[in-house]
Amino acid sequence: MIRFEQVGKTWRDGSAALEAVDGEVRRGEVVALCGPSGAGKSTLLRTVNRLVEVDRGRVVLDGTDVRRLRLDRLRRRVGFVFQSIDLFRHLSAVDNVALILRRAGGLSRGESRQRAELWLDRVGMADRAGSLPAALSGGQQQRVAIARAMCLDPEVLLLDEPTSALDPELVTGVRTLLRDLAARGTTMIVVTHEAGFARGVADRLWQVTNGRLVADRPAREAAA
Ligand SMILES: Nc1ncnc2c1ncn2[C@@H]1O[C@H](COP(=O)(O)OP(=O)(O)OP(=O)(O)O)[C@@H](O)[C@H]1O
Repeated sequence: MIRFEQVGKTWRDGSAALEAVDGEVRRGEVVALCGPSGAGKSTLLRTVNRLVEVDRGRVVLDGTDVRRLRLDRLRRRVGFVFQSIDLFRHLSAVDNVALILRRAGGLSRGESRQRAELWLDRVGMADRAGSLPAALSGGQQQRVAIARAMCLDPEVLLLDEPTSALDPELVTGVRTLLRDLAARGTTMIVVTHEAGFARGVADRLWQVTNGRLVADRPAREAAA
């Protein structure tokens, strides 16, 4: 599904963020990127939807180099959830999702609202559809953000520390949601500092250190 082939990235100041990363994420698989701060995890994640452009090697999505795909099409196939929850502050939960559907085209206002409601239901937020982000907890906001990233039915979901802004008691809800999405076959790459979270949602753990992928192992084998 996603293949990293000798992926390298050097910043303008000459520092290398990624060095010869090779790896493959199969369809329906959840891979957690683990490793120390500054190791290159977010950079690697962002090469998939081209928020970061690689300067060596390539990233292949379903057989096609991502640079050969039109950016809007690529971003529709690859959903992205940021660490800092970035909902539109002046829009209710349901409108946050409906706006993305409307922008994508093809749906009437009523249809996009209906589909948005369906997604809020899937993430357990149906009863808060009319709430503004400020009236929601961090975990609830993150669930709306995940609904927003999922509503165009992307083949792949990228998540950059989806739980780092959350209180520990809210992490479980997001973990359960991601497990549900995984069970439905969504391919995911998730950057996380939390080993327990990684083991809880991922099939495989990739250890990133100094811009290199130094280990790739089944999550169930990871030490508790
Ligand atoms: N746009 C940029 N320009 C220059 N350097 C950058 C840029 N983005 C990231 N870096 C640097 O690249 C390195 C890798 O950063 P990255 O964010 O990928 O690490 P990370 O493993 O995700 O870290 P963390 O766990 O702290 O989020 C870091 O040294 C960082 O300072």
